[in-house]
Amino acid sequence: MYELTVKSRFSAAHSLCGYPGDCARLHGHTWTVEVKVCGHELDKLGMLVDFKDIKRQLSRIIDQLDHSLLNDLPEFSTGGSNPTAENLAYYIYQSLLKPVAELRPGLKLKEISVWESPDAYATYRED
Ligand SMILES: Nc1nc2c(c(=O)[nH]1)N=C([C@H](O)[C@H](O)COP(=O)(O)OP(=O)(O)OP(=O)(O)O)CN2
Ligand SMILES: [Zn+2]
Repeated sequence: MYELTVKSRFSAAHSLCGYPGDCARLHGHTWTVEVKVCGHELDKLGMLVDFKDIKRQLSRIIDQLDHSLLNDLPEFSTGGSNPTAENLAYYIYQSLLKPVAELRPGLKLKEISVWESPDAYATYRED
């Protein structure tokens, strides 16, 4: 089994509704997103998948988040959930599941991790 990891960053603001502390107030982070994909077969170039292809798919999602107020995204404004690192990891996972699988047969999205700071991150993966 091979595993590839790609990271990217974006800047965005959020507030955590109902949080018992200062995170309930509007504030911002430079978020880091890490994508892990896995599969068994390499192509004739010796790649599981080109890093560039994963980066391109991740950029499609991140470009919509960059310099935004995350609470305004439909996923959070209409869904009523907070834009936590956990919920963002879930959102990005669901957004990338099909595009990653379509890059090549046998390629799977393994997990998404989202850092709010260098010291704290959340990961979403399917059981
Ligand atoms: N499980 C989670 N806990 C917290 C989240 C989250 O998304 N999931 N988010 C926050 C706030 O967004 C907060 O801004 C981040 O807190 P923290 O990582 O502690 O960052 P700080 O810059 O506030 O660091 P300090 O060392 O506490 O000053 C809170 N919890
Ligand atoms: Zn925060």
